[in-house]
Amino acid sequence: MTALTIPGLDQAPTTNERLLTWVQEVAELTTPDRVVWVDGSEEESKRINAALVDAGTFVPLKKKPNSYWAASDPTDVARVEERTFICSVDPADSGPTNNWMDPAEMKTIMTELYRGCMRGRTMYVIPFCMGPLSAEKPMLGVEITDSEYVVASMRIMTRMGEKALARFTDGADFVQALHSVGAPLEPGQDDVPWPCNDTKYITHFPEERLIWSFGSGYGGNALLGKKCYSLRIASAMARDEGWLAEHMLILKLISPENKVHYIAAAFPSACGKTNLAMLEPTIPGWRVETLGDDIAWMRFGEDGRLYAVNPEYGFFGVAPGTDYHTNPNAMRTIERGNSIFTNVALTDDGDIWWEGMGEKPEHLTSWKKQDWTPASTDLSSHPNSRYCTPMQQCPILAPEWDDPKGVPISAIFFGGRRATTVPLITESRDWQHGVFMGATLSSETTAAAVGQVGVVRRDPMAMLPFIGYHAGDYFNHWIQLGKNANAEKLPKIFYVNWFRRGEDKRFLWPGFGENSRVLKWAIERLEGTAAAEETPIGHVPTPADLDLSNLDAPAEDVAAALAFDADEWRAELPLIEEWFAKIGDKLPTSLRDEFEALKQRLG
Ligand SMILES: Nc1nc2c(ncn2[C@@H]2O[C@H](COP(=O)(O)OP(=O)(O)OP(=O)(O)O)[C@@H](O)[C@H]2O)c(=O)[nH]1
Ligand SMILES: O=C([O-])CC(=O)C(=O)O
Ligand SMILES: [Mn+2]
Repeated sequence: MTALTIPGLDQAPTTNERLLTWVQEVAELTTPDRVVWVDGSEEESKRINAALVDAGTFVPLKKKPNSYWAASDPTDVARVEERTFICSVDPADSGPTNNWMDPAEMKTIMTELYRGCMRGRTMYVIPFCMGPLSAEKPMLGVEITDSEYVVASMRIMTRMGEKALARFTDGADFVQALHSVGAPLEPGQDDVPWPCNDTKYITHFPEERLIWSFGSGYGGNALLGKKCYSLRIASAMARDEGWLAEHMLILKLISPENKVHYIAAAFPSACGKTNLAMLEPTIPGWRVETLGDDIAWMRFGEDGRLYAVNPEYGFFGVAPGTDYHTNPNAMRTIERGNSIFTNVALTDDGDIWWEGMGEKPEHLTSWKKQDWTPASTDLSSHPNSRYCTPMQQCPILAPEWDDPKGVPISAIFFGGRRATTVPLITESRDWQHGVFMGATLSSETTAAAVGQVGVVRRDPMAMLPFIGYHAGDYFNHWIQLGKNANAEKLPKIFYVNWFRRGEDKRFLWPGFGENSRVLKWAIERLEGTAAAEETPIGHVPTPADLDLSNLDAPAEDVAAALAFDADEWRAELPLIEEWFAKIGDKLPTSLRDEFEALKQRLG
């Protein structure tokens, strides 16, 4: 069969030459049975969802409108960092924290994997836009995929279809993102509910702004607008163009006096971004509105301030632990329907359930599609199970969420999951010190990536798996942006840790809505109205400096959560040394200086 006879290929609703040529090439290589140009309409969405139900990928939920339960192949549940590559021309541009392969060599390998890989399937062409469609220079992309699950998810997570294609002028530039589950069907062969391949590649060619993904259907590996484009490729663009693409939530904090501050916060995967972004303050009079829960693109405005835009259109949130007590706004968002739930449990009456959502039902179908009862020793839901839901359903969405100008950031939080050492909050002395805090950020690994959970590793700016170039160059980029900016107008940087534990492993700080007390202190520091103690690691509040009124937590625990412990920090020094040695020659001298100064202060 030649490409020209593939039904649908000639139905292109565009005259963009680069797009037409690329689609033709991919169709010839992957030989799908048909090509569909995705328009993003309601009618198309119904058709895709119905096909997913037919295939057994989706089970419609009786208790939530237009919502579906999906269970993945049990081997395809998270990002695969070992199989993720930055194929820059020069290996030195990929650096010590990424996997690298020569781009030509990688293309040879993957071209053979892609050859005929869409046989028996439909090839979908999804035009999409990351960030507001009304942007002067919209950030366009096209994902080609053979997965209906990806089409349905991209519809929630991105501005896609006709409305995005309308911004593809003839010469418009866009990121090419090719995805296949890598499971061709022979004539007469039955499909499985979650096609995927044991061989997986999540590959980026930063110079060409190109993404090739093969073998996985899981979110972070397959929804290529998210981590692949908006972080790995966009971080390389941002380096070249003088802005920042970061793994950060964006929230709006409103004081009782109606003063507004915007805060961006970077925590590693499954370390609390979505929860903080949607927080319900426990302190009277304070309010939070949400702008984004995972990614922030930040550029300097004409007034010299740093403005953040969320490139996404939906939330792809960790399900376990989410309920009306911890994150009521996420619950209200998914209650409105139009959502996909992957690898959670299914209740007998057609609803979803996961660990942390109140009382255990008497019977469930687990994410492994097995009977589950409270007596079961297995978890009902995978720890990295996810809900995928439209942002616009969030009841506390900030009205300016779609403004292409973005919002001016007053404070940046870096945070990790550390059982010891790192206090609840520490304020940096200045930008360079804040960048040092970010560059040495550490966190225990979570189920969001395949691999061992609970191991402390350095996760700079919560970007370890997402920096699309050399980490040393990335640190330098952060330092330089600060140097070139008006220091008065730069956001103030803080280091937070909601996850410090007591001897019996209990969390010392109640977290969630109570984190509003920490936000309030940070804002008062900006305004010069809150006190702090100067310590070798930065400015740390004492319990008296925080608003703890009506806090239901033992005073000793709060004190322990806030404590600076010099011995624990001395134990941290060799780990930072080792990390900086790994970065090598490209480590900015200013960060080396910060490290030496910290050592001095710790004695
Ligand atoms: N103890 C404690 N747990 C928290 C807090 N905030 C979030 N968590 C838990 O941390 C886990 C991950 O939280 P999320 O907010 O989904 O994390 P995320 O950073 O958005 O994760 P990704 O979507 O993977 O990037 C969930 O199980 C939460 O219940 C907190 O303040 N304290
Ligand atoms: O990308 C994903 O699969 C989910 C996510 O937000 C993360 O891991 O940070
Ligand atoms: Mn994330």
